[in-house]
Amino acid sequence: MKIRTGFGYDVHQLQEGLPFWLGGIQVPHTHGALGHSDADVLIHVICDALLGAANLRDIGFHFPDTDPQYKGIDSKRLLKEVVRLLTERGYRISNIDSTICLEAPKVNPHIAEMQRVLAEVMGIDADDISIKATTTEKLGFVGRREGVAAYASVLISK
Ligand SMILES: Nc1ccn([C@@H]2O[C@H](COP(=O)(O)O)[C@@H](O)[C@H]2O)c(=O)n1
Ligand SMILES: C[C@@]1(CO)OP(=O)(O)OP(=O)(O)OC[C@H]1O
Repeated sequence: MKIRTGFGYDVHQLQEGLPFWLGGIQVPHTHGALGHSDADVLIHVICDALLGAANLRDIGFHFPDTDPQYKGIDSKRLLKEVVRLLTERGYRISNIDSTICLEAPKVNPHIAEMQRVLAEVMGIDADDISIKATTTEKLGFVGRREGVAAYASVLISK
């Protein structure tokens, strides 16, 4: 059996009045993430970690932010395509671990729903998707509430 790991990191700016898409759901908040797509930073790091594990470049390579077809796109559609790319190469996802860096709001109340939605998109068990969150103790761009960052690591096998 071939086992490979992958890692993803991404940042999006937060702006007042935008919808806040995170982990495939809309999180109620005064601010939302800015991007070419719906700017779902958690999905983007999962995509990058999966692509990295399969050595398939990164999200911007497959879905360029200069391409109008991805303007405002639901990142769940990008994740579905990434999973398809891995599946057609014979890979299955063993597990995903992730951390969202966000000063506010609290994401803990929303994690079960994110796991449910992402599991459905990827066709895996919710139990194989770990989502954690941390503030940065008011330090840096996350601490100043200017942005949201996320990290993910994955294990895939075939
Ligand atoms: N946006 C966030 C940030 C944190 N949490 C949860 O709160 C715990 C404490 O956060 P610290 O940054 O003070 O370590 C953290 O472990 C998370 O469980 C959250 O839900 N949403
Ligand atoms: C997802 C894509 C594509 O719409 O755009 P953004 O939402 O700007 O996200 P980012 O993580 O900066 O880069 C990947 C992009 O190509």
